[in-house]
Amino acid sequence: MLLRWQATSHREILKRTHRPPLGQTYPAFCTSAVRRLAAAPPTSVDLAGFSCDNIRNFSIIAHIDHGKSTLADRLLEATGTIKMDSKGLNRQVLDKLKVERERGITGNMFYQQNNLRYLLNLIDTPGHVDFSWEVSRSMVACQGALLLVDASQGVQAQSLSVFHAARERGLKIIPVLNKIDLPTAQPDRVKAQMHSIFGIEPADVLHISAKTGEGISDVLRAIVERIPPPSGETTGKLKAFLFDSLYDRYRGVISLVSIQDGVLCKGDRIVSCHTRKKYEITELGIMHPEEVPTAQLLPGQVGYIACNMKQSSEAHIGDTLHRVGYAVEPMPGFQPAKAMVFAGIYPVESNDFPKLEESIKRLTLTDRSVTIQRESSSALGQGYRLGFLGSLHMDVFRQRLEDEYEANIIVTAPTVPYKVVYRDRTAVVSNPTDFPDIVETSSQVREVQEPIVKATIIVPEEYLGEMMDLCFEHRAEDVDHRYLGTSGEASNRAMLTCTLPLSEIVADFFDKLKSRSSGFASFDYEDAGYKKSNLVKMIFLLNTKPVDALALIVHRSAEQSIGRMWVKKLHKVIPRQLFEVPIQAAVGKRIIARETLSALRADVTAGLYGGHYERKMKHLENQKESKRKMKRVGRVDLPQEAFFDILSTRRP
Ligand SMILES: Nc1nc2c(ncn2[C@@H]2O[C@H](COP(=O)(O)OP(=O)(O)OP(=O)(O)O)[C@@H](O)[C@H]2O)c(=O)[nH]1
Repeated sequence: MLLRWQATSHREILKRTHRPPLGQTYPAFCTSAVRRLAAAPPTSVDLAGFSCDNIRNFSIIAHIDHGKSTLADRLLEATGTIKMDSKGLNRQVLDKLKVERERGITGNMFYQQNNLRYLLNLIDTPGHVDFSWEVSRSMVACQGALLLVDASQGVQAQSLSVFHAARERGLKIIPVLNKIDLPTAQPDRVKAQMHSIFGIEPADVLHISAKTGEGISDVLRAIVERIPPPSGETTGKLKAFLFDSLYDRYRGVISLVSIQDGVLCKGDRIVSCHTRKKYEITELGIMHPEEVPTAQLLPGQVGYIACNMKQSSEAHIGDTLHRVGYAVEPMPGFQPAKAMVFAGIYPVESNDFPKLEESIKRLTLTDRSVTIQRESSSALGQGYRLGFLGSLHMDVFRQRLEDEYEANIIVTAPTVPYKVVYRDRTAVVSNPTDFPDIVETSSQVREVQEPIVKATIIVPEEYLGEMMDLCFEHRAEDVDHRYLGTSGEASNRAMLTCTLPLSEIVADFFDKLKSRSSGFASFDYEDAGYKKSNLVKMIFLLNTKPVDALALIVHRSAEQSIGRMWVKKLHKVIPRQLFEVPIQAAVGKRIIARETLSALRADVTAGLYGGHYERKMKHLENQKESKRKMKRVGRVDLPQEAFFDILSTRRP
């Protein structure tokens, strides 16, 4: 009975949205298409009855650790999407979802209110500062957002950036105060903060505890009542917005889409507006909370599609998909993900390169935002240069690579993409080896520009001075601050804003920020373009030979201190040789720092007993002469472990 009803509705939909191929009549086309749909795997969810009025698309936006995942779990449980076991939880499903949560979770829930059934689509976003661009793309698929703020910590740097991103996109914001069960919760104070920073009326703020479940029903009610339904025409041309993707070992890339217009069915042939590549939908459905196939996806609905995409890099976040032959205007603002932090990755043991290569390739299949390029270094051998969205992304990938590859890897110092403006062209350089030696080629290079970010730090007032010092040490400009509470209030919070070169925060900025604020500071940043800068390439020489893997791009004002610091570090880790080894840092032809590694002295007189003074002297003279020769031709063999030691201390 259901199948017949579905078939009728499919026929109606197909009539309105599809045109038969040339030479085929409409009834024949519809019959074959409906047969195709009926042959689809049995569906446990029927979405045909959900029109836009009964759909709400929303995301949860919050600063890290304010309880986004816990609230998502509660919503899935409260709507019966996750069936609870005797202990009140379905651990297996939650654990599986947690694995996917590295990049955020999307879940579709059914919810009944006033005898009406609603389909609530939670489009969760990665809670990671490096993915802020993807966060804003995910918001395109929503009409509302739950702004979650920890009632004990108050508004933090990322609460601010996600709030502004949601407001810019015109989303209805539902303010939610979480963790009200904590004895340290200060709901009134945090509501006053939210009023002064965001202009949110205290009466609109919901009080919840995602941990105990208190207030969850108010959240569900507010989603239905406050968030507007999506718009979209069943009869329109298919327009699907791709906002996320997962990788499945067997089915390839699974893309998460939001249907803006038209109807998407299994077997449909679609085109990517960005790549112009064509695909056929082999499966589609909703995330309930795992993938459940459905017959079709209607306007306003959010779901997954499998369409034989082999590589994650084919699924471009922000891309628009349409039916073959029915072009549509792409959704605005598409930009491919941009790698902003680059590093070389090498095996500690050179023989292990094939194994490392395989691990990198396997991992990048599932992480589309990593860019890869083969490179080789005379010091480290074969390796890869990888590009990441930010330094946290790099750390996550590095950890996954070490787990997958089951060995230590050498990661060179992270760099950012610099723009080198030559007389006749501009080149983007992310590898210090490719950076020109400005001193020698100044007639060729007009200027060098570096990427800049606008940073926001929120910190208790007493740490404000310390944070300002930290920012100035990292070449901050346009430093400004304001207080977030009423003045004189105990442990008031201050918000500091400034611009910083991106290269300054990919090193150890986060660690310093946390340690110098006793862990209280929160930090966020956004892209602020490029700015002219006085940068130089610093190389390190061992026994007068440059070591390519150690080259750095540094600001001229810091060349002395950085040069001195690194030669000292090298001096500590390089094993002593049979000859004296000068360790030098150089910018162009200028040596700016030097340490000397003294020679290991082999005891050439060990076999001589008694008073053979002349023979002793002869042996020592011979040794001196051979050392002089060795030094001239000698090559310092730097063990890979020494690189590992040096570079692991450079990590952010
Ligand atoms: N007491 C209390 N703890 C909570 C509540 N909600 C979340 N937590 C705890 O806060 C911590 C962070 O919660 P998560 O849900 O992982 O936070 P998140 O925002 O998803 O964190 P990220 O995934 O890192 O962004 C966990 O230890 C939770 O158990 C709450 O209502 N009350």
